[in-house]
Amino acid sequence: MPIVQAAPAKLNLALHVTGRRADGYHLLDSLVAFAGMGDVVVLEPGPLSLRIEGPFAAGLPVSDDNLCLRAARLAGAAAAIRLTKNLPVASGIGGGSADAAAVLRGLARMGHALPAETERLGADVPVCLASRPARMQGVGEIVTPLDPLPQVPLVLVNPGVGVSTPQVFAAMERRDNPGLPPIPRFAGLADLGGWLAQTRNDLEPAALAIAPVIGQVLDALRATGAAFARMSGSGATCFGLYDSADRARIASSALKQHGWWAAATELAPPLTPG
Ligand SMILES: C[C@@](CO)(OP(=O)(O)O)[C@H](O)COP(=O)(O)OP(=O)(O)OC[C@H]1O[C@@H](n2ccc(N)nc2=O)[C@H](O)[C@@H]1O
Ligand SMILES: Nc1ncnc2c1ncn2[C@@H]1O[C@H](COP(=O)(O)OP(=O)(O)O)[C@@H](O)[C@H]1O
Repeated sequence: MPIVQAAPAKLNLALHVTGRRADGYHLLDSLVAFAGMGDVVVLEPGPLSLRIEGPFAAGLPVSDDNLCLRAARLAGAAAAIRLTKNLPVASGIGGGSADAAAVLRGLARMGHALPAETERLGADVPVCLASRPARMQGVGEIVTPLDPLPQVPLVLVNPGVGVSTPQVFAAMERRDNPGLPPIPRFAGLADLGGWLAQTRNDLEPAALAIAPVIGQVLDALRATGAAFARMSGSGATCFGLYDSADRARIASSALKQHGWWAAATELAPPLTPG
């Protein structure tokens, strides 16, 4: 029986950069959530192999360093992997990390132990393994699960420019910013939006300087009535939070008129195991 694993898009609802380690990696303090959409990974018994299909398959050649294959190798396991690539590549919503985590979860269901130090695959892999709302700290390896977030309607928008994560970190002006304020339990959009307004994505100014179209995406999200809009991760994908699913759907259609990728979804409940 094939094993099907969702690989939901990761969102850095808030992302503070609080320092830099001697090895050049940055210390982060981030409220991470997952969307109700993402890639899909299917595993079947067999020698290690990878097939990629789906809307963004063309942007991701099948190569040995694909994070799905690297994850299986780190787990010391073999499987025939089929990846449906629904998320834009190199876009700040952790597609590669979500795929790697989904492969590791699938392999665990096939009886393979989870490897240690999954952050070696990518800083976002530990939080994507949890795939539930969490505070992410350190360089990504410290993951503290949080209470579920309200299932707020959400639109993801990507203008089609790939942004290099190391380039964005390198372009930052300040690396010693304050951490997140205390994270309360959120009842709905109003208090989540209120809390987010006190926080930042410290990578946004650097990403905007590299890809000014991100500023147009944020303006366009706000023009469609988003109660809150921000860039995720190192960009270029931005998200908007809406007070109704209808408003999110209408906004998504309008944003596609710019020639951008857009998807209406919601903040997802935690993945159910199995
Ligand atoms: C910025 C974040 C925030 O969640 O998201 P994305 O934009 O990638 O989605 C992540 O920390 C990215 O995670 P990931 O994409 O897995 O990064 P990695 O492959 O581990 O690292 C790529 C490069 O980013 C820089 N990097 C990454 C993580 C970190 N804490 N400090 C860094 O300085 C390093 O230059 C590193 O070589
Ligand atoms: N399965 C995968 N999906 C996406 N990107 C992958 C994958 N495997 C390797 N990569 C590489 O990882 C890099 C980061 O991609 P991704 O995780 O989508 O972006 P981000 O880290 O900005 O959220 C890309 O440049 C891509 O070439």
